[in-house]
Amino acid sequence: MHQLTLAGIARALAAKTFSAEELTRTLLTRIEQLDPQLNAFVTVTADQALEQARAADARRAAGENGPLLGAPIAHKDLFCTLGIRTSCGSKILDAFKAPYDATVVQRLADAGAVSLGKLNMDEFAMGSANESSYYGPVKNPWDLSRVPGGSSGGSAAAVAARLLPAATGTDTGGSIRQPAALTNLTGLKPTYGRVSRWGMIAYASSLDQGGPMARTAEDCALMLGAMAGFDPKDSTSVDQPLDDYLAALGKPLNGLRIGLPKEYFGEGLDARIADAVMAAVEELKKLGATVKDISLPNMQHAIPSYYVIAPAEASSNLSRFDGVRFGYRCENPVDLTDLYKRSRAEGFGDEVKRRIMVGTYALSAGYYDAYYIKAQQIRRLIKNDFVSAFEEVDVILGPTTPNLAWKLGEKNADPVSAYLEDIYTITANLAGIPGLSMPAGFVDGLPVGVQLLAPYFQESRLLNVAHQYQQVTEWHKQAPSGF
Ligand SMILES: NC(=O)C[C@H](N)C(=O)O
Repeated sequence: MHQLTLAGIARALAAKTFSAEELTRTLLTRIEQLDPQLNAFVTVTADQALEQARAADARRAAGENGPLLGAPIAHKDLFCTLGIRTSCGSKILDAFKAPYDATVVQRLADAGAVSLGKLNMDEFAMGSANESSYYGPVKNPWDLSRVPGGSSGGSAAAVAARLLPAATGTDTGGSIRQPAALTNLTGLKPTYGRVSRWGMIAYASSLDQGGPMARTAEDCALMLGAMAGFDPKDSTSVDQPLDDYLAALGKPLNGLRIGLPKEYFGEGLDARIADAVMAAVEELKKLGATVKDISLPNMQHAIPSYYVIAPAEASSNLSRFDGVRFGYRCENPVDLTDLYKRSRAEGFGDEVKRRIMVGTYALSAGYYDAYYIKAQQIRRLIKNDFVSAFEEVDVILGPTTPNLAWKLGEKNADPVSAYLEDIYTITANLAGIPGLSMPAGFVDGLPVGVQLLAPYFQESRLLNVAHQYQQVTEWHKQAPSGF
């Protein structure tokens, strides 16, 4: 049962091969037995899951038959869930129970999905290894001595280890695509504004976007169909009709124009990853795609620009965690300043503090123009690079990450070495375009991801290309041994 994809589960539930309650019990048992090795869950909501599963079975008995009715999922622990801890991977929110459901949580619940719990993540989504969580690091099921990527590392590990068929994630600079690449999943970051941010704890509001993580493109299409859409509660939500993501999957790739940016294949890329990416290009050519070399000349400025903008926005967003209104409060403060200072000093971890300091500095008088404004100007250049590239090609293809999953602790002494892992993913966030990572092979038993980028609101094109590729390849079907 646990090997089934969401689409397979939908068929089995419709055929009454098993009930949603039976499936939920099976997965809860797997989580209990296997998650101690991975640390993917912060909170397992067994009682609520069984209740939702029984309700889904009742809806089905009454004649309903939606594709997610009874489908087991779980949420990254920054989506607010009514009455359930929403920690954001931080001590400061360890005791925080959200007073409402995020729009994404609500929409998936309305579609009949069964939430098994809340998934571990880097603290406030800051990281690429899932090692900055207050709840400890998440392990990669492909090699338990390695990181699963971050910040949606719990979502990635749980889905890769077959504890769940799909999960929600969020992506500010690669946090869906990079862990998907490192754990052999398909993960989609939608266009900025496609999925509501309401009830998602903010990290960098102009970059944050929720999206699906699953084993196949088809399952991502199923999830996105439920997650996406206009939400008047999110002022940056875009009021534009949704594509039929499932219907788009079947389109043949004849004539698809793929752009290969030379900047994505330069210095710093593991040559074995480059080989796997080029092998994927050959497969796509066999399916009728044509290939063109292109250039995204401002890519080299993406990391410095992102690591000014994201911390700047974070320093502002995280000012609300002051020991008064939300979360952790220090013991016996002597006065208000002491309360603020110690609650924040004791509640936030090192990486969060580092970014708050960087961001506060970048926004301070005298430095604002030199750093923040400059970074925003670079952001526009990066966006322009994509807009002109997409005049010539339909999708852009390259590696998702420059390296394979690294050893736990390996990059902790040098935060910049971890920031560099985001080199291929953060441009999509800066520009706001959609991006997808899909499994494309293995090196030394570790998964390699290929990234596809498309113009604004072309999620269906990304899912279509990935789905067609997955019809002729077996990479996405490989499971880590022991799971
Ligand atoms: N949140 C993300 O998308 C991950 C990125 N590595 C960051 O730390 O900002």
